[in-house]
Amino acid sequence: MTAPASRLAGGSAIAWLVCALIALAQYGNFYVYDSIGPVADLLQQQRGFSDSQVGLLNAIYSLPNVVLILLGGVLVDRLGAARTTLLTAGICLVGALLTAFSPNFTGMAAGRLLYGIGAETFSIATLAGVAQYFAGGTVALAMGLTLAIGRLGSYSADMSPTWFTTAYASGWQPPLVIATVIAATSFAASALYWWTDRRQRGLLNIAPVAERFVWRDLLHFGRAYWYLLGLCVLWYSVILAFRSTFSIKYFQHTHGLDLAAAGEMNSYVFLAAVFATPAFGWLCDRLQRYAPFLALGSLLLPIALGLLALTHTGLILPTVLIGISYSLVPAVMWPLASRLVPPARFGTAIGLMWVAQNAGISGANLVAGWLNDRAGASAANPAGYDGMMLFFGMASVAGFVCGLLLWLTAGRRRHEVVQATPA
Ligand SMILES: C[C@H](NC(=O)[C@@H](N)CCCCN)C(=O)O
Repeated sequence: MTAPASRLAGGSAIAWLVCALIALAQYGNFYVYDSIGPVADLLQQQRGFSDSQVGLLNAIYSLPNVVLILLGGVLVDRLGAARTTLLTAGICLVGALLTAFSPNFTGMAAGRLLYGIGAETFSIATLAGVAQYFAGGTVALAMGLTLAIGRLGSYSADMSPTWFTTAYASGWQPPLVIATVIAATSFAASALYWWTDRRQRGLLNIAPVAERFVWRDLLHFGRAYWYLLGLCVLWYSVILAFRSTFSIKYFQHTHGLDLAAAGEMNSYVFLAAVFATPAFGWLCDRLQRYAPFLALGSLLLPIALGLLALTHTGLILPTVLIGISYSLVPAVMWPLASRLVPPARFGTAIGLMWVAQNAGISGANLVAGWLNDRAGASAANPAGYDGMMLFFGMASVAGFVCGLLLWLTAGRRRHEVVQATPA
């Protein structure tokens, strides 16, 4: 990492100010990521986009990161967290502008591509930024809190059809213009964070210390790390392709909800995560147990999908289960990663996980869109969504198996309390 963290963490008022600015920047970033789902139906009706095209608008976010996120991690190490946050927030803003104002699908896709290039490196930079200012006891809480405010951004995107009825009534474009304004707020918060960080470093006379990236070390992680990576890929692929791309449409077409009601139902998952993510993080820190909670969180996802696809229990129970899973897994995954790999290789470990994760998310969006198109999924043919649900169900079961193997491999209390020991 780039900073002598203990010195930066010294001023706790500054640390919390940095945490608040990073959280605000994340809010905007997550809002833009989730701004496609609510306009998916409008894009189909008004611009004639197919499900594959809608899926591509989110898949293309992840596609470049299959390679670029490793470079992103190196960039964070070399440029520093604050500078990288500012740079990538700027790229995201340009991407959001392009998405909202492009006259055709290609332009919109180019906007989402650019946004994706910026956003993933932005996420690593913000994690690194929080880690620098909260080295020691409260890092999990601080990470949980910034993630929670990010989830509030996702929640707001899902609620936007209810909050901005006039914008949605005017078509697909005004909601995306709103997303662009929110991306500009994220950029402003990133600029303030960068300025605060620069001033702080000036006062303490700290220069960033870049760490050398060693290609040879890339694959040298213990077995538990690879199970964690498998779970990360499978769980995020399902939850993001379902929740951020297809679930609103799925609720509309298979449960007869209108757009606002479907968005609202989807938003409860994010709302739960706002409160539950830091709470679960705090709980796991107190109990010093991580892997069992991770296995439990990953089990709830296939159960919820099964309830949705195979029963008539309605949407409430599956939404509650997905909400718990969506809060529990990220709250535990990143602190557990920091316990399974040495601190000096944490950035590489996350970069590698996100390379595979982005490939998975991208693939899941494309496969789900293709399955829906092939089966002619629509309001008139809700059974056309069966293939997508089966695909998501199987992938989430495989994710749970990874969670279970992780628990068996490195889930013993003695593994989890020893910080930064290779598995
Ligand atoms: C912190 C974590 N983020 C990721 O895993 C990103 N690589 C992908 C998230 C895309 C949606 N913002 C998370 O959000 O839990």
